[in-house]
Amino acid sequence: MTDLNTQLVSILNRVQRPGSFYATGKADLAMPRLEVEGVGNIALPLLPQQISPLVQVAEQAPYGKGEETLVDTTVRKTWQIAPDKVHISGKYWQTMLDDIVTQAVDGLGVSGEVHADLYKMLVYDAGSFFVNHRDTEKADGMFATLIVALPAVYTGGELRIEHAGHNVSLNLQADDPSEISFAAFYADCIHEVLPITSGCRLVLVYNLCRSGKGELPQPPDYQREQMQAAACLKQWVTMEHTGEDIPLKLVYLLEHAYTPEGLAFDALKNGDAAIASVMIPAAEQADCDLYLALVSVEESGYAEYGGSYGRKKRYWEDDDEDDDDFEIGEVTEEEQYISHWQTPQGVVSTMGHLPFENEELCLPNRLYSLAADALHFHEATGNEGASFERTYRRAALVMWPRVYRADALSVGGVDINLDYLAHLMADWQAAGGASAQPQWQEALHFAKGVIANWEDTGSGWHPSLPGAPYLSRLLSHLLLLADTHLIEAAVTRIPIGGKSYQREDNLPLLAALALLPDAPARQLLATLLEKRAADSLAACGQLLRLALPRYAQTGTEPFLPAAQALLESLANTQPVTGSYRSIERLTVEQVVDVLIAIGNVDEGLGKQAVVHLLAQRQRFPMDERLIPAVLLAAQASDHPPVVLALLQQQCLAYLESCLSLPLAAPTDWTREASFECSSSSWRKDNNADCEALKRFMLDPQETSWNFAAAEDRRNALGRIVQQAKLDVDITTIKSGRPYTLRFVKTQASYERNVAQRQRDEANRERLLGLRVDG
Ligand SMILES: O=C(O)CCC(=O)C(=O)O
Ligand SMILES: [Fe+2]
Repeated sequence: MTDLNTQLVSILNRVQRPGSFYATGKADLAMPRLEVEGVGNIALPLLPQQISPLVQVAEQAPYGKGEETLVDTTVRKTWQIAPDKVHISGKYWQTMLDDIVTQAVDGLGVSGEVHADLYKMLVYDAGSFFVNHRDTEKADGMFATLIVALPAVYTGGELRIEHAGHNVSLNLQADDPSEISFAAFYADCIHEVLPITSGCRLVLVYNLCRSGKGELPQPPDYQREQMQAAACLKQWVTMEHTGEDIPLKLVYLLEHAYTPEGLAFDALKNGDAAIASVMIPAAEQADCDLYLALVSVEESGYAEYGGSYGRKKRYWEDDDEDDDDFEIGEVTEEEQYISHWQTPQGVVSTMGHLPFENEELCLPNRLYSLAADALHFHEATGNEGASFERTYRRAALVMWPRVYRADALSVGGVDINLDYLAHLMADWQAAGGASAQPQWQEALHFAKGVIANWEDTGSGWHPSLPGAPYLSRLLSHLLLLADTHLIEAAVTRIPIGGKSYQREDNLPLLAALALLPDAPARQLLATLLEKRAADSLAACGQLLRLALPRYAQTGTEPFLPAAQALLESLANTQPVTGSYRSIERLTVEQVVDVLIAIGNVDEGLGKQAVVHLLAQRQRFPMDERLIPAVLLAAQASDHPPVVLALLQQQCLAYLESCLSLPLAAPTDWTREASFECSSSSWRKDNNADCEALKRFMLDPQETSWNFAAAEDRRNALGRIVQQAKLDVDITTIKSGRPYTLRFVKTQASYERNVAQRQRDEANRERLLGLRVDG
């Protein structure tokens, strides 16, 4: 632990008296007998028809004003029944009440003996409420009020409690009829009950009294600790964040266990709630961000079959934690991260996983002091040994200086940073979205850090991966922030200096660059293209094509090296060195982009591009790429006529040569049989079968052949037919043993040639009909 961690821990250790100004919770309810004099037995949950009998025996709750006791229904409107008229019995009632008192007393942070005396029952029918007030001490030793809400159905009626600037609003209606909710608060807290909007709220009000003598317990006051914690954080904020030993964030592990669903600032238990009540204002005063989050450590490794040789357990492992058959062996992998973020305002953040360092933890031992949340063993399979996975989880307060936000988040990668930037942008928009607002400054400052800390994440640039559009996401924000320095920095650092760049980034990129003066924008574009043409041919082709109308008005010269780089990339038939991908495939649209871009920069380079396109038949097939590309490019208003005319001519020449080949239907039944029959892996009879097939194919008279043989021999011939695309149909005749494979000759290849001939003729018509030279 660093000095800072130690300091903070020692300050927060003095928040010794856990507890808050209020406590709330639930207890299991075993149905008691509740009798009210003049009404009789009361059903729980309360029945609607019992509301009015209850109101009838009750009196308007009065309120004390100086010496007088007044009834004023504008100040309060609720019905009270004196304690001597209320009789509660049942085997479990007292135990449950004891449980509630224990929880309440713990929550208030009080030690020593405490008893609860019934003070009154309150009936709130629709329209009832109780305005802000403080409870007067009604009995010796009374220090707090306890409200036990009996099961009843109602809406509204929240109990609001206030103390030293802190507020809570509690709904005491238990969702489950077998549970009962309670709230307790120190006597000097101001509180109120909001109007009941429907149904009836039925509560028992108790005085919580200290049994012994001495000073009465007081609500906690951590002013001093709060100031010290703030001072400690301020000192951190002003430190130069360059030294290795200054933590980027502090992670204060909380004491109690919480599930991801149950994690919330206002659901923190006892001591944790007290720590949060100190740290929230302290962080605010020191300009630090503060989050409640979950800290996880995921371990995996080898498992061993349990045995007497078992090693010594680590101190945090429970004895009953292990499966009977397995023991945890060596931990080989460990991942630790923070997730499930929420702000003190209760806003749940979509921010992803952020790794942490052990040096950033306060009270690190707490991480392993609960049993693992999940432990799974896997049996040994095949050549893999038995293994295990185990997760430790803890709730924590996570904080960092606001000015070093970007540094704190940079370890989480681009994704989490962009999440955070989006969040700041939303804050700014919500505040009106004008530049020079503090929120604009904040987003701008953060974006600067994101750019400086940008690490290429691997995905997002690989054309065959569904890349996360990281650069686009950033640019869309920069466009709104409209800061030219930032845009320049982003383009220089990311697509030029790094890897993140893909075709989808082009439009946001051009929109962002349009905010810069033309000269530097042109320079950035030219550099980007030159740099990335080798690994992002299609993307660069489109970018150059889209950029030319604006940036080449005074000449295409600045883009010559870029066009040259694109040409080289097009000519390159090997995968780019140092990258794991195969050679880039281009769609028709992308071929057009590249051709038009290069051709518009320089005609000579464009002509060379045509040559390279024609030379790579596999990569750029005539029918699927080049001819459609000519047709598509001809429709574009920006096509380079001479270059396109060249490609058009070349395609036409190719078609002419195809069309000049003779095409006639076969005159007899001789069919193509260019396949080898001497594979060494074949059995003898396979070779003989193959020769027989060949004889059948070459025979001018035979139209069909029946081949009766075992399955493997039939299959061997079937495969030849498929691979060599022979002009035969085959069917299996499943009568007699062995089955018979029947071969019937067809004109399939002739028909294919006819179809190709029709396509070639149609394409020739289309190409001849094009006027590409303007
Ligand atoms: O009904 C409640 O929850 C509060 C009652 C109260 O404040 C009182 O009786 O003084
Ligand atoms: Fe009260």
